[in-house]
Amino acid sequence: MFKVLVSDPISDMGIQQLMDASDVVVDKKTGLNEDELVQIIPEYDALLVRSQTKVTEKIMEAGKNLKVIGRAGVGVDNINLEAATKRGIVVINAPDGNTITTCEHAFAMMMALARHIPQAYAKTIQGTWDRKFLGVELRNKTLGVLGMGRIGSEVAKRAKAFGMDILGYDPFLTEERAEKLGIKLATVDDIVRNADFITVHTPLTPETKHMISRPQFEVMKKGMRIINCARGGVVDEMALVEAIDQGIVAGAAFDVFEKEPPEADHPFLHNPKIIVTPHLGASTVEAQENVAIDVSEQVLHILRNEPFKNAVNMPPVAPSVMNKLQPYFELGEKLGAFAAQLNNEAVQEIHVDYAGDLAEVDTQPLTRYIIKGVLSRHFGSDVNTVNSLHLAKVRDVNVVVSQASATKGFTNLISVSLKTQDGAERRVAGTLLNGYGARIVQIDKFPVDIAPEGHLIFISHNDKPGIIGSVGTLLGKNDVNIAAMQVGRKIVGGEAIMVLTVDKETPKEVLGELTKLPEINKAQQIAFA
Ligand SMILES: NC(=O)c1ccc[n+]([C@@H]2O[C@H](COP(=O)([O-])OP(=O)(O)OC[C@H]3O[C@@H](n4cnc5c(N)ncnc54)[C@H](O)[C@@H]3O)[C@@H](O)[C@H]2O)c1
Ligand SMILES: O=C(O)CC[C@@H](O)C(=O)O
Repeated sequence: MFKVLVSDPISDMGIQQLMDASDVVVDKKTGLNEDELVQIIPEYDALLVRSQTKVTEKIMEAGKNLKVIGRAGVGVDNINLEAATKRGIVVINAPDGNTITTCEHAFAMMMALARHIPQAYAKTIQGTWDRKFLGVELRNKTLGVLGMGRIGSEVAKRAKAFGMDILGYDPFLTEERAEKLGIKLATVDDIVRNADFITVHTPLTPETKHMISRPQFEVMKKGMRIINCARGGVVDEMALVEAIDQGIVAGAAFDVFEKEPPEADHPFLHNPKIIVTPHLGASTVEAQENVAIDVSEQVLHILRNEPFKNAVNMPPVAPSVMNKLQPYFELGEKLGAFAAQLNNEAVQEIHVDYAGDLAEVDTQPLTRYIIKGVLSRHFGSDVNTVNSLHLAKVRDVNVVVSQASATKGFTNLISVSLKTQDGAERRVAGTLLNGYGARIVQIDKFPVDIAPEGHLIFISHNDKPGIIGSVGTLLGKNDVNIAAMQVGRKIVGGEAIMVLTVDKETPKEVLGELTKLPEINKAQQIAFA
């Protein structure tokens, strides 16, 4: 049974599928501080949060069973991603579910700003009939959109309907896409100099932090207005207050703050030209349901070891590519495990070669499985597909991937070679055979045909008559039953290998006795989990 902890208020309707799942128990415990979470987290397999819970390294350290952290929303700045990756915890978000809602909030803020709605409302309900609030139209105004991703693009579409001219900047915005959206591709400088309204829709990164600050405010049009429903810190708060005081900025609308919640004496809370909301961008019934449904679905997939999407600490993979790769995951992991068990020395380089059907797809997800297989020998369950590449890197294991080498007649072929620090190289290759499933088809230079399952004994020996008999007799005497056997050699009387599939683990002493038989050079156990 999987245990899921929901530590922020998340839509019940959205997490219904988790609550209905027969293999999942959901506990809702909101408002806990770090120490309280550290106390209870060890029993949970998954943690679901919005933005309130700060998922720190300390919490993950304590979360020994934690496999996934689901963020019901877009921004994952409340989750220590590096710590999660290090521990092999998948972090997923729900990137699409609140796009429209947040766009509408930004638009509502822009309109409220243009027409002083919050200020007028406050006066009116205090009993003052103040008709001095003079607004501006949006029509024919220039809107600068910084960050033309999901939300920025939706804002631009709506602004067009309001008759605004739109300047957009995003490092990934092409002329072609700008044209399609009916906006003008601009630079940040164009935007700050020419916009009547600026709205920011970027994540907070070292590059975007204070991307609007004193130098930008200094060149802005007098009377411009600015909106931030993205992340606190994209606009420099103190520089904004100064620009308002200098009469450069006529008004600002902020949903997000550099520190949330802001202190009671934060200047935004006492400036009549600044309107604020408490990070409500994503707070609609629809968005909260959407993000909770999306995240619950993926959490279930991860817990059940099924393919999933929206991982933040793993690169995205198109579903079509994932469908193609998925049948190879088990084979890949087993090839890695096989190669690792053939080696006794520390691995310095893992070379993976993909050929045939696999030569033209992005095989990175599959590589993660192979590296997991290799590293599992030493890291056990601490390694998974999230952290396998990271672990290889921090352990100075060079991972080299090549594609499109010879298929040797197979429609697909994965070869895994391990170079060890003594200069030795061991190679295992496998394929998925139509109707037969996964097969190991090559070990070092020897062709074989082995199902990578259960317990194997790998023997290297000299090709002499009688060896098979002596091995069979010794194993029989020790109650080790042989289910299948493969021998491989390149030349008669030369180096040879024997791979036996046996019914159970072979005791170490028996392997020792095998190596003492004449002409046997080595006997190793290979097991698949
Ligand atoms: N207020 C809220 O409640 C709320 C709700 C949802 C999302 N958000 C925030 O809104 C922001 C946008 O969300 P989204 O879903 O549109 O994300 P997105 O990833 O679709 O878009 C972000 C865009 O910013 C662009 N970008 C990155 N660096 C940039 C730079 N230096 N200059 C210009 N553009 C840059 C990216 O290329 C990307 O296209 C995020 O910060 C997200 O966390 C806030
Ligand atoms: O959970 C929230 O309400 C915040 C959502 C928003 O900031 C996001 O990044 O998705």
